[in-house]
Amino acid sequence: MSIRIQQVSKSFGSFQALHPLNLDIQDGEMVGLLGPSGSGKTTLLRMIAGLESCDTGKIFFQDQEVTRQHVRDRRVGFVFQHYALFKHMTVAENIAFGLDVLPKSQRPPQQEIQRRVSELLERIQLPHLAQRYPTQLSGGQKQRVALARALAMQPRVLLLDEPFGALDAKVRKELRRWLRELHDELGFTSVFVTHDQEEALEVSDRVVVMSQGRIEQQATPQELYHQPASRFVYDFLGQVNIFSGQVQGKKMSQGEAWIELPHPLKAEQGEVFLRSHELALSREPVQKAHLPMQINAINLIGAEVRLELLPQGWSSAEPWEVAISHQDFNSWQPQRGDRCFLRPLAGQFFAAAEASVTPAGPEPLNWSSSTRISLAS
Ligand SMILES: Nc1ncnc2c1ncn2[C@@H]1O[C@H](COP(=O)(O)OP(=O)(O)OP(=O)(O)O)[C@@H](O)[C@H]1O
Repeated sequence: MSIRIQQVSKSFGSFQALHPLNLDIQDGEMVGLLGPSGSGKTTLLRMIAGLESCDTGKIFFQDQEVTRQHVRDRRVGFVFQHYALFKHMTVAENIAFGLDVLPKSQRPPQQEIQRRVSELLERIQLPHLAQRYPTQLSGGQKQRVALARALAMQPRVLLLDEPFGALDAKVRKELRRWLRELHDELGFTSVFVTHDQEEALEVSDRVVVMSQGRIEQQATPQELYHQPASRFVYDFLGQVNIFSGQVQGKKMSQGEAWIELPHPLKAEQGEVFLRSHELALSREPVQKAHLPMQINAINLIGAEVRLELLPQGWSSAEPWEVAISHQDFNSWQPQRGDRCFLRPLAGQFFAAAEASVTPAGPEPLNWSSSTRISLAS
């Protein structure tokens, strides 16, 4: 079931939660709505569901307009972060609930309901817990049951609002992979809300990044990561190091630090955004860049070693972070307080809109377009 959202907007009193926006979701697609708290993700999801009315605009499911259709007629399934399973009902009864309460004319025969429940219990890999009550389940198991309960109605569209938000990191990771598999196998259309970048990039076919009631960018995870359209998106997708300075042809400088750019830039002032793995680290000064740093903290946990660095002789609003392999770390054995130098490998330049030194903030539209640069030596 495809979904078309046309010029849809929403205000609560004088507050505009959603500015008119357009979004097309393909049949069978899994779309992640990603954005900080208050950006309008849940409002948009609730409008698709029919739980919230539209002030302006139209919503279509396939070719059928559903803008004013009641939630129960839209055939959407929901899973929320804190899905209230009925405590006095067993797992099997919870899954069957939606079917059991259908009007007699629409209700499948008991045998068919039982068959569907058994099949769903298999799918959520919990057939052995069919007779348990919700209080006897873990958080992850409860969310699986919530999902099965939504799927029992054979929805055309599945809407999920931070479905795994309350679970610990490991269970969360497991469940999102499992959800993706289920989505692929059953072929429904899914829209889910998250503020977790990793979650959105890992499972979505397409990610819609929202900020202040607007869509900042919609793209595949790969496009979003490699071609963020704005400072906001770049910044939101993970830790980013920002070098701001004056540009003179091929050189960009600030205090004692400078970077030689791969090609001259027209802007006089701007910022280079660099991710933690887009920088090379050296103990000695290097050519093509002078970014002196002092190691402030070392984090060994994870696939890479993360070093937190403080600029020396120049400034940055935030400490910088650089990732190196455990192998490099072991051969170098850097200590807290050691000096080192950085060399950019790749990054993105954002020109200042005017001759202003305002740091990048969550107002990307105030800035001029960005120029992708490759800083490989
Ligand atoms: N019923 C309501 N009445 C008044 N304001 C509301 C209502 N629902 C949402 N808002 C406001 O609209 C804005 C968007 O809210 P929404 O819940 O859509 O954001 P969100 O991106 O889902 O945030 P979160 O990640 O925190 O859930 C917020 O500023 C919120 O306070």
